[in-house]
Amino acid sequence: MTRAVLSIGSNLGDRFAYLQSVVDGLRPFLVAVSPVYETAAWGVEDQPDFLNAVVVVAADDVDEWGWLRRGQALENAAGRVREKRWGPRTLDVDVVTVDGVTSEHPELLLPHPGAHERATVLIPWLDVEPDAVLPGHGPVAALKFSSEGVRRREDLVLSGGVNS
Ligand SMILES: Nc1ncnc2c1ncn2[C@@H]1O[C@H](COP(=O)(O)OP(=O)(O)OP(=O)(O)O)[C@@H](O)[C@H]1O
Ligand SMILES: Nc1nc2c(c(=O)[nH]1)N=C(CO)CN2
Repeated sequence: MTRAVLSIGSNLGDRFAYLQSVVDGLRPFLVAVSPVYETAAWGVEDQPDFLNAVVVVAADDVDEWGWLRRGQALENAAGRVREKRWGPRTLDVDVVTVDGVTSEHPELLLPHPGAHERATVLIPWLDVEPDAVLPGHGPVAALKFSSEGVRRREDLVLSGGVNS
């Protein structure tokens, strides 16, 4: 059984529908789905706010590359156009961790190298896994990060999620 933590985000078009498309596309594998957050863009700040959430999935027969490919297929289905790094996108699916796996392959860095400092990943992850551990960084609850610009959207609940 491999278990993966995925960070999902959207800041173009029907943002919530794109996040829901990930939950729908991964339904057989769902372990947990976090609340949705409205988040100010980091990296390239001059772009629309994102919606972000975290999805935990598990399967017997999907390895880390399988999770990456499934995420990319969902990005493609959302009509994602690959433009500039950290730029606006209909859907982004990042593999944050896969249990027991580290990777230095540039197409699949694990754990994801930015995860430890991104409130947009860590806050929703803690919602669904308060005891989460990020390999190389320790317990997520002990990490120092700013939650400025990250606001829970109580009105948006992913179906299949923890609150539904
Ligand atoms: N853990 C990972 N999850 C998803 N993609 C990864 C991972 N590690 C490396 N990649 C590679 O990153 C590329 C996608 O980069 P993308 O344009 O989505 O980056 P970004 O989302 O703008 O920035 P960041 O990766 O810092 O969030 C893909 O080619 C993919 O193979
Ligand atoms: N708030 C927020 N900002 C971002 C995000 C994201 O998911 N949320 N993703 C990016 C590209 O990976 C760039 N900036």
